Amino acid sequence: MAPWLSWTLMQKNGSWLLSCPNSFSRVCSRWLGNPSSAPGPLSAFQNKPRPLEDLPHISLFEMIYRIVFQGFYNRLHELQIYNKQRYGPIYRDGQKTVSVNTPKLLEEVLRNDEKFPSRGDLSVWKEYRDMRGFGYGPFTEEGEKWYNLRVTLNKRMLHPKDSAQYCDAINDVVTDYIKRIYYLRQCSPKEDLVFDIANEFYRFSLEAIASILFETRLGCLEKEIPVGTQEFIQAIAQMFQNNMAAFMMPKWSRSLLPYWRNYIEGWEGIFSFGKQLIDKKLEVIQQRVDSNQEMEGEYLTYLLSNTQMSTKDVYGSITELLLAGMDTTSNTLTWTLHLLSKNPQSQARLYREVSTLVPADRIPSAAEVTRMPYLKAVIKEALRMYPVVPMNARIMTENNVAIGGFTFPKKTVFTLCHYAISHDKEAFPEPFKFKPDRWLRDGRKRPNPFASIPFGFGVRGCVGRRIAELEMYLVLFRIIRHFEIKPDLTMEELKCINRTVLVPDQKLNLHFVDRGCENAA
Ligand code: HEM
Repeated sequence: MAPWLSWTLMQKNGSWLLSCPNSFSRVCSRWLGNPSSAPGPLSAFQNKPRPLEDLPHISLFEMIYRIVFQGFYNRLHELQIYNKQRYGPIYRDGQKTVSVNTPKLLEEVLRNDEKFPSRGDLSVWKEYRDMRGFGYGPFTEEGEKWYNLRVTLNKRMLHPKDSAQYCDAINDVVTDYIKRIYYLRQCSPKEDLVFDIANEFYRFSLEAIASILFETRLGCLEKEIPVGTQEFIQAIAQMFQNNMAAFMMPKWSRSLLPYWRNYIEGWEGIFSFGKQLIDKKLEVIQQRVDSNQEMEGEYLTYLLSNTQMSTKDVYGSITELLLAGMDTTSNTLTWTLHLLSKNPQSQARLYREVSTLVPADRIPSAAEVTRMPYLKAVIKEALRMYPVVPMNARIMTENNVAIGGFTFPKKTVFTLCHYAISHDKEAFPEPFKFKPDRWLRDGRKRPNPFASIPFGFGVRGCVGRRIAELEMYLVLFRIIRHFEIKPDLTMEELKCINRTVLVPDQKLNLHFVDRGCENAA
């Protein structure tokens, strides 16, 4: 999912980079080194809108210099912080693109969300489907059609009680995951190291989301992944590898260079796998209808049998939900274990919570994990420090909009700098420190609700939020109950890079020291 968001932004930035006639215009240095004097949410003492010329402006030349020559290319999240210090809380970085980087301004933008909020055009994601006659999903659809789609998809997904229905399915996957961790440890020289945990979480996330969406297991956690599943995983990788080129390169280059063929082949593999599973389910449903049997099942059965959605739209939506549910949860879990391995006191506190609130021989229920304040605080803090979607966007298509005392014409693109915002010193003192306690409701002052919104906001916010949270709580609970997580001291310091989602810059290995709870479920 996150790749889409960032690519939308890259595309926007890319297009103005190519087209902005004033790109070489002045670099506004009025606020250099003095962000406090920069324009910001100062509307309180502003009676009249401020002229847009007052906004700091980053030139094309400077953007290229930072990204290419200063190496911010894969550290765009750090560039947000750099630009905040240099230009202040709101600045223009294109003719129609405006970046905001404080909780207050973010709130102003999002409170102006229109009835059908838009993040921008994703036509490249639609082309394969147009060629093959598949529908769009919640990510690619826009306007009223998007709205109607969300009304359907939100049911059975958006509310915590909806996601609780999937608890048993997720717990089955978690059980297999814990078995796999035991197996992987055995394979390491000292029998407690797991190599490349991000890859293991990727398998877990794919297995979990597929078990909900397709109501079937894919075998990602088996020793040998089944051939069809392996091909599907490769197709996803192939599509993402060529995604950037597909967005950035001019159309005429598609027949000359291999990226477009590879990109389309990737989509082909993704859709043919999904279609096969959906068609199989359709057959089962048809048989049940023919023999007047009750319809039982989970998400796919609901979409296919209880809604007005056409099969072609089901193909489109299920594929998007599947793609959205993998990198996001897997990377968040990777960062969470990394942070816990480096913060043994927090880990010990989490262990106390998980080992006291549910008897050791019992697998926790959705209701139990969602009542665990520290478990939830740990995930929230990991998402604050590593918001898996580090930037997002909104385009107000209908009306002009007033933000930070300026009035922007309609169709202005707002870049929401979530990484800079969730590292705002005022909102989160010591922002680079892992402090889950910030999130506890124990009488302390609560953080500004807009300072960390990793799942987005409003009606266009993440549809999979409750499922993602449940998956992460259930698997983290079981991991911590079974193992003490310790860092691999032979590794260099782990840094974060922006590969459209925030990922570690190297493979993360971790020690899983068995806590020896013999009867632990
Ligand atoms: C840690 C896990 C996840 C994070 C941090 C995350 C984050 C996000 C964010 C920031 C957005 C954009 C919201 C906005 O523009 O306001 C989004 C949208 C979306 N997410 Fe997630 N997500 C996660 C997991 C999932 C899962 C598991 C699914 C599928 C079950 C999913 C499906 C979607 C879809 C379909 C959209 C597009 C919604 C729309 O445009 O209407 N996400 N997500």
